[in-house]
Formats: sequence, structure tokens, C-alpha cells
Amino acid sequence: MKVLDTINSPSDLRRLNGEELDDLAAEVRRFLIDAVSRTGGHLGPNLGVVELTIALHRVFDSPADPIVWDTGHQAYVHKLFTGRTLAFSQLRQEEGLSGYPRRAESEHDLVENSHASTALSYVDGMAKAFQLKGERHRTPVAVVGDGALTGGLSWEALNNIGAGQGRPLVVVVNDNTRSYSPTVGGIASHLSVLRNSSTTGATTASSIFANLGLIYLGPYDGHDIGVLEHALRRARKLANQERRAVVVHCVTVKGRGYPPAEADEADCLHAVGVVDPATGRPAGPSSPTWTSTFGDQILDVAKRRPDVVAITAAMLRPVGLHKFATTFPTRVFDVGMAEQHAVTSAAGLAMAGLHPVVAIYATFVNRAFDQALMDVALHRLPVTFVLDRAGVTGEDGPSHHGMWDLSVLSVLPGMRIAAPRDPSTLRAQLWEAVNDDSGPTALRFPKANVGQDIPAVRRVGGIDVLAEGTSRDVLVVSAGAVAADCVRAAELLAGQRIGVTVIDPRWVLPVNPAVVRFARAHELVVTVEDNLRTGGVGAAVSQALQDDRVSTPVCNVGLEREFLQAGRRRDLLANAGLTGERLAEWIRTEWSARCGAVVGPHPYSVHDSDVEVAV
Ligand SMILES: Cc1ncc(C[n+]2csc(CCOP(=O)(O)OP(=O)(O)O)c2C)c(N)n1
Ligand SMILES: CC(=O)[C@@H](O)[C@H](O)COP(=O)(O)O
Ligand SMILES: [Mg+2]
Repeated sequence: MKVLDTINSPSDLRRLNGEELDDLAAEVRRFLIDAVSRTGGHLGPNLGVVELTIALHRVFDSPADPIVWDTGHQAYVHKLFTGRTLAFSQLRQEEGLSGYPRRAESEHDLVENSHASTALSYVDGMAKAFQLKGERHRTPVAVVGDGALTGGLSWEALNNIGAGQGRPLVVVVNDNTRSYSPTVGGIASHLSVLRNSSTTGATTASSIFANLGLIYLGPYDGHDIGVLEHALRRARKLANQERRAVVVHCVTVKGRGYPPAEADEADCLHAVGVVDPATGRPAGPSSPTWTSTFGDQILDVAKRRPDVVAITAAMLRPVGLHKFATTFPTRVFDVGMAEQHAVTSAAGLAMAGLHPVVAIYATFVNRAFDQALMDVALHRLPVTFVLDRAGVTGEDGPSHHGMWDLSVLSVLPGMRIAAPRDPSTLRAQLWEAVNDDSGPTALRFPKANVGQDIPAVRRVGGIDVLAEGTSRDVLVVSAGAVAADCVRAAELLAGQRIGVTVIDPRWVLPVNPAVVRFARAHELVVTVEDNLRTGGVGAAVSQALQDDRVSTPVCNVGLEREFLQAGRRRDLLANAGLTGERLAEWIRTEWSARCGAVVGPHPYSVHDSDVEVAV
């Protein structure tokens, strides 16, 4: 009988002896490598917290003592100890086990948001609630990575926690010196001083934590269960005696116990797809992605434009800036997991005469909305945002789908947003963006292989016509990477005698007036976007038609205003009606309902003269 098989709840951990605990740690590592190599997921981070999670659940009484995992990508071991071992075969799959804590899965799970640097704020709030409710026996615990400590929200929380007299809580700093790549900045340097204090003799009383009013304990070997338990018990006791926060600084190794992860200089196998467990390498062939296409093109831009610089928020390789950084190391800035600082420092770079490119995942630009609005757009600064993972991403679930960027950024005065449809358009539009010094620009593209180029039949008024119906029945306005599906839908509908013209505005927001003129010449307009239907391209097109008193009805196809759970991107897109077949089916239904019976081809077709007159 394996030890792991006997663990169904944290209380089962507390009856194990030292030898059984070591056996359990070894079994958990073998389980993680086997399970995650089959499904994909966060392998490196979870291998690094095996002993820490054992010790946490032996010392603290979850959920009475709530344990909050910052970012949540390192909670697999926590899930193994809270009754979900069997569900790992469905990790990160639709209707399966979430790759992050999920409240519906367990009473031990609290925070589902995988946006970093929030755990300290949560536990500050919890500690205040326990104090007000007189629940003195409950001690909230935040597990925060060294990377998550580089996010500004962490320090807003520490500022409050440091003043939290009468509010016991424990902060576990999981210091493995890495975010994806090595953690950067003054905080990383300070943690290094603290890590080495036991050998250098530097006093930890001067730690930033102690200076903020927290009790600092450490550093401790994050892989020695006995040491960790002793430290956590001491911290819990001190926090409740002194009625204030205690920091436990644990030094861990990302990917611990799995040589392919420990040796992976890129990111210690931070997030993997399906891999060969023997090597940690991808099991299948890799194809060019939107990210790699961007990464090659930004390097080409950098070679020809010395004023172009780039910024990443601790995701140099995931956003494709590593080639730029290798070639021009002084012109790429990793600011840590600090998207707000990334954007406002970009404003500073632009004010000083450079053209910054801020490369971040679409979902994380939400965090820097005010900086984009008030620091970049208000000053009409030439900052280019490159938003990777825009739209449905897939297995990372609700807080990783990049489904809000078009809606969020559409309200910025002067912001121009491009949604490239294929690799050639991406390359061209990146140049158009960095050549535009009139104000902020943004490009957005999905987490997907980049596919083939989709040629335009012709370009009219800055708009690419991708398909033309034999009659002016339906106008499809395609935003970005959904173009292939829109063209496919037009092909299917042509066979049902419904004429569909597909246009790609390229720069999708604000709405090109030529779109309105195309709409005027059709019976029905359908907008298609891998973004919220609320406030996205469709909403803007509807608004533009109303403003121009064009009565052509508009239907918006996109994502509903709800949180999308995890699943394969193609399945989630199909569920949202964002595939060629589903679009054709939907358009046919709308056409029949709004425009009467399906009619034959009109006596004329849409030619330049028609549209140019209209346009
Ligand atoms: C606001 C935000 N920015 C970026 C990310 C992407 N991201 C996920 S995990 C991670 C690195 C986390 O480093 P750390 O906190 O040290 O945890 P570790 O993986 O080392 O355990 C990053 C950059 C995120 N989840 N949230
Ligand atoms: C937890 C986190 O935010 C990242 O690790 C994310 O899971 C990576 O997503 P990609 O795999 O799409 O790069
Ligand atoms: Mg780390």
C-alpha cells in the first residue's frame, strides 16, 4: 500500500512518522511527473512545494486556518492531500480538475484567480474578519512565491499587514529564486541577502519584512519536512502570542527531484504540455505559433529601429521577447510580475523619445487598465501593447482567457487596436504599430499555432475583403484570428444561396468608417470576435451604424459575459459558436429569421464601383 493512497484529507498526514513522510514525498514526486507529463500543467512549481505542502497541512488546520496559494499554479500537492488524487487524470480538462484552486472542488480551496500577488491581500482581509468576529483560533496563511512578491499588490498588502496589531497571520515566502526565469529586481537581491544571512551573519532583523512590522523567521530549507514543521509551528505560536504577522522564509528548488526540470535553464519546466516523462521534452512536433511569429518579427523591427525597446512582466520567453533580449540585451526590460509598472514605465520611455513595446498576456492587461488610460492614452504616447493569449486560451481556465482586452481597451481615447488574422498580417501590423507615433496602439492574437496566410480578394478603404458573396445579403466583419472560420462560413452559405461578404478591418478599433459603408450595402451585418460580445468590436460596429443612421441589423458573435472554465481551445470556441460550421449555421438561422426565405443570387454582384461608391 502506498502512503499516498492512505491520504484522503490533511488529518491523515498528521498520523505519519518521519519515514512515512519521506516516502510520501517521494511518491508525490513520482505521481506529479507521471500525471502532469500526460495532461500538461505546472510541473516545476509543484515539484518545488512537496515538503512545504506536507508541513503546512500538518501544522495548520485547513480550512479553519485558510491556506491561500498565490497565483495557485503550485496547488497540485495541496489537491492530492485534499481528496482529489483520482481526478488528476482529468487535470485542466473540460469538466475535469482545475489547474488552480477551485471552490467547487473543495472546502480547502479559496482563491481561484490565477493572477499573481493577491494572496497577501486576501489573508489581510481574512485576519481582519477573524478579529472582528472574535475567531481568535483561526490563523490565515499565505503562500507567496518570490516572483509574486515582485507584484505591487503584494506590497500594498504588506503595508497593511505590518500595521495589523491584533491580527495573527502567517506569510510563507516560497523562495525558489525564479518566476519563469530568475526573479529580478531589488526584492530578489534582498531575498538573496536573507538566504545567505546564515552564512554571512547578516542580521535578519534588518529584513524588509521586520522593518515593516512583521516578525521574520528564516531562511529555512524548504525541502526538510522536520525543519519546516518546526518553523511553521513556531510561526503559528508566535503569531498568536504576539497577535501579529509572522513571515517564514523557505528556500526551495523549482522542479526539485526531477533532473529535466532542475536542469531547464529556461523556466524549470514551469508550465508544460504533454511531455516525455523521461526527458521533460514535448511529446509531439511543434509548429509556428503566434508568439514565435511575433518573436521573430520584433527582432527584425529592433534591428531596424534603435528607438524600439520592449518590456515584459517576468515572462520574457512566454511572450516571445527572448530573441530580442539576446540580441539587444540593453533594450529589453523585465520588470518582474508588475504589469502596472510595466505600462507606466513604458509611458516614461515614450516621453523620453523611445517607442516601447509592452508584451503581456491579454488577461494581464486588465491589471494595468488605469496606467494604459491615464499614463499612456491621456498623454497620447506612442506605446505599443502586444497582447498574447488573447481570446479563449484553453486549459488555464477563467482568469487566463484573454477575453476582455478589446472591451477594456476600446474605451481608451486615441488607442488603435489591430487584430491580425494571419502571420503576414501580424508582421505588417507590428510595423504599422511601431510606425504610428500619434498615440497608443495594440495588437492582439491567440494562444494557437499561427496557421496559413488568408489572402485578401482586394483592399478597400484600409479594409481587406476576404470573400465576396454573389449578392449583398450578409456582411461578416471578422476581427483577427477568426478570419478562417468566417471565410469557411461564407463558403458553406454560398452553397445555400446566401451571399456572404467577409471583410477584415485589420485595425478593428476604433471602427473604420468604411465598415459602415460596407454595412449600408448589405441586408444583415454579423460581427465575429474571440472576445466578449459586450463592449468589443461588435458593440462598436453597432454603435457606429447607429451614429450614421444606418438601419442594417447587426448581430454580434463572440463570448458571453461569463467566466469560461478550462477546456481545449477548439472545444471552447465551438461551444461559443466560433467555428466555420457553427457560424454558417447561426448566420443561416439569423438570415432566415430576419430577412425572410432564403433567396437566390441578386442580379448584380458587389464590385469595387459599388463599394467604392458606397465607401
Ligand atoms: C499578474 C500576473 N502576471 C503574470 C502571471 C504569469 N505567471 C504565472 S506564474 C508566474 C511566475 C511565478 O513565480 P513565483 O511567484 O515565484 O512562483 P513559482 O512559480 O516560482 O513557484 C508568472 C509570471 C500571472 N499569473 N499573474
Ligand atoms: C500560472 C500562469 O499564469 C502561467 O504559468 C500560465 O499558466 C502560463 O500560460 P501559458 O502556458 O499559456 O504560457
Ligand atoms: Mg518563484
